Amino acid sequence: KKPNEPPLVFHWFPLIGSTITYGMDPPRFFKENREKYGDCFTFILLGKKTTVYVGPKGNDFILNGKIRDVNAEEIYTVLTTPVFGKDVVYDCPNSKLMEQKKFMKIALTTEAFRQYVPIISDEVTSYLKRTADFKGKSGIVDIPPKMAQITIFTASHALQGKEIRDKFDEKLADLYHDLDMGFSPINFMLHWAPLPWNNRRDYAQRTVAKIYMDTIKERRARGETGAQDIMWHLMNSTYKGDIPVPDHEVAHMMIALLMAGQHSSSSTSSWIMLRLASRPDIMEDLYNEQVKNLGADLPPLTYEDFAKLPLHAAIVKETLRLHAPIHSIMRAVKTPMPVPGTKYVIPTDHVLLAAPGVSATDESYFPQPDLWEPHRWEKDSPLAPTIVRNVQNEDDDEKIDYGYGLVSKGANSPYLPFGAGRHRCIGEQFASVQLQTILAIIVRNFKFRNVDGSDKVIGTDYASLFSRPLEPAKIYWERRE
Ligand code: HEM
Ligand SMILES: N#Cc1ccc(COc2ccc(/C=C/c3ccc(C(F)(F)[C@](O)(Cn4cnnn4)c4ccc(F)cc4F)nc3)cc2)cc1
Repeated sequence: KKPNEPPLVFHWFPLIGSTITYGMDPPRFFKENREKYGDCFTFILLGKKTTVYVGPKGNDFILNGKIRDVNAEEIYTVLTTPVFGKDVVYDCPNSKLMEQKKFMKIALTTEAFRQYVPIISDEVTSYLKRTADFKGKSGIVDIPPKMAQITIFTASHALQGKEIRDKFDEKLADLYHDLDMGFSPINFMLHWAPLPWNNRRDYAQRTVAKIYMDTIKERRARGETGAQDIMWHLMNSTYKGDIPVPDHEVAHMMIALLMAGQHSSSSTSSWIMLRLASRPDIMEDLYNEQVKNLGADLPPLTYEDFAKLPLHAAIVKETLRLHAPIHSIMRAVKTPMPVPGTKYVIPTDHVLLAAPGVSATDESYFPQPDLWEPHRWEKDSPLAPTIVRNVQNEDDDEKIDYGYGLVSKGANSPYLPFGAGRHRCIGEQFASVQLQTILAIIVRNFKFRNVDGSDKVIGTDYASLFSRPLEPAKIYWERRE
């Protein structure tokens, strides 16, 4: 290894390097090598020198990297552009992505969330009524496929509008599945390969995009201004210089948002249900929180209700602390990058990898880090996160605007499930509303526990792009009378 580069993780084979050990269990790989080499080390991922830098300093170094030093689109475009379509997200200059994120955020307002809560509540309630798996008084159900169904209906109806949601009952679901098959880490390398699933992905992308563009034309013909959903906002946005967003870009952004929302929310909501089954006491606390703060008759949920349900919010926070859907955030290095406080200079043939989940399970920030304990987020809880007030944290509450709204300047927080900096998530608030609404409705209807009555939780499948529970993941449910 060269004197001013981070230590290289030992490996037997040149191309494979540490791909298999990393790919099988990234968090374990990060932890083991952090103990051996410290917070900053390099490993070989499919022939590519990949430099990991974990901990709050690493999160800041990579996620707040300057645009001339780090680049996201070079890494992600091979994976996302065949699925989303051209000219959007990572298939355009970063300045254009910043404008696209501004358009998307305009639609994700409190006013919109007020409409989304009853839409999501009704979708969940009617799904529970019609699905065969929740018939009768009690039973055993494999939960991830059910949560995938619930999230696609709630996200498509709220985010994409009624027309799109209703198309999911017929052919859109199958097309979505083919699109989804292209969204796998293997395609980081084999995106070009004429593999059967890549051909189905391409056909699905063109067909789904056409469904959106036909919907756009119908709405324009009708002069539709009703639902202030995302599609309406994108159709009526203009880039700098008053350039309207072309229809194909609206369609492709809609696909991107559908994929983002679906994978992150279905994984997170599955983990929430599996964790509740391992802690029936918490599920009772949630039910009691609703009865106490909303009234024993449990009126229909409104957006304002969630301000009175702190434990429901803590469930989402604690689940994302242990089960962040995106375990690795990657950037290409464009100019040699000196690592502050070390003699390392990261060369341009390296890829940077941030893993915010490592500090979220670090005992120096979270006492008993591997314990799923939502009450830890209440103030003066003995398990509360120890806020490390070291010097550079002082500018933490400073904000910066990359073109789509203010984001916190400091990325040296130990808890960043939504990323940080210019590429930070714009779906956090929508995801919170969606997840807490799904949670509140499920809590009203059922009690969960593990099939064997234990407090165990199933392992994680890291083979897909978003970490998610291994399947099948069965739980025992009984209907609350
Ligand atoms: C639990 C739910 C979610 C989690 C944990 C999550 C996580 C993340 C993370 C970690 C990033 C940063 C990626 C990077 O820096 O490379 C990100 C970016 C983003 N997310 Fe999310 N996300 C969630 C839900 C959503 C939803 C619902 C939407 C859309 C409605 C969405 C849209 C986006 C967009 C547009 C970006 C920006 C990508 C960029 O600027 O490069 N996300 N998300
Ligand atoms: N052999 C082997 C072998 C080797 C390695 C491995 C495992 O290696 C890795 C390495 C990296 C990664 C990265 C995850 C990653 C990054 C970007 C995106 C994204 F861009 F897609 C997203 O951020 C997603 N998103 C955002 N918010 N919600 N969703 C997004 C942005 C905007 C947008 F509009 C739509 C979007 F949906 N998605 C996922 C995953 C696995 C397994 C096996």
